[in-house]
Amino acid sequence: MVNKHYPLETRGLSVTFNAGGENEVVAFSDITFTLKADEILAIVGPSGCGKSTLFNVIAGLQPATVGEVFVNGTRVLDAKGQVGYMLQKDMLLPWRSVRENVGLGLEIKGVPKEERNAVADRLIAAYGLKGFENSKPGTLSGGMRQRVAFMRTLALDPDVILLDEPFSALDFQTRILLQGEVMDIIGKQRKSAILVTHDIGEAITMADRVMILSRRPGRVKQIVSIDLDRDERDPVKLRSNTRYQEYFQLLWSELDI
Ligand SMILES: Nc1ncnc2c1ncn2[C@@H]1O[C@H](COP(=O)(O)OP(=O)(O)OP(=O)(O)O)[C@@H](O)[C@H]1O
Repeated sequence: MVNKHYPLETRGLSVTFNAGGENEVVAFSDITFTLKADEILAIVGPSGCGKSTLFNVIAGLQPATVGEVFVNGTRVLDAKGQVGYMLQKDMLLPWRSVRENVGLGLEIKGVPKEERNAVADRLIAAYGLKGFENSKPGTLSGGMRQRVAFMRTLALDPDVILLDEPFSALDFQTRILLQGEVMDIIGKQRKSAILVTHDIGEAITMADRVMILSRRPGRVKQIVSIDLDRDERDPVKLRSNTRYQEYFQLLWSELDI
């Protein structure tokens, strides 16, 4: 029986590229985990262990060779609109305004212009870009563009948000600012999220649990609960917190780098 309680659940996921061929690659194998309601789960692992491929499978962009992904108890391919994702590259359309970019997913869904503009303007105002509704992405900073990309994800009101290294192209200050903002928005909007990251510090700062994958073929090595309150997760103060340092050492020693 599938537990409908979980926003997202994977069962025995494996992906093999070129199966049976000379260039067969098992990207990851037998990955089973649950994402709980209102939780941020981070996935970390050595380069090439299959994180991006796993992300694509969880997002329903690519089928697993073996196993299933369920979103609120429904197979992910039948759960359109319940999973939103945001990538490292913001993928904004340069010829469209901020408002039109935020409303893009709604437009694809066939939501009328007035309605989608209202949703876009509400998000733009709520998340600090009021006055930039008609600006083109090329005139914005990297951090502002990622904010727009995040609003575009939120506009569809998905239950589960997938974040694939969303801050890695940003400078350090913007990155820590956005980590806090995105964490707060996910918390306030009562979403659940999966964060794929190379950055252990980011995983500890943002996640309730961190799933460590082994070297390729990626398998779940360990899932570590990060027992820190929101007010302890200030990215600057956190660095000098001894518990942060302990988590960092634990995760670092478990990563097969
Ligand atoms: N389309 C494909 N065809 C064949 N092999 C592939 C394909 N896509 C990925 N792979 C291989 O699968 C393995 C996992 O790749 P993936 O990009 O998912 O890893 P990753 O953990 O995200 O890597 P990184 O941390 O470096 O971004 C790699 O060995 C990669 O070469």
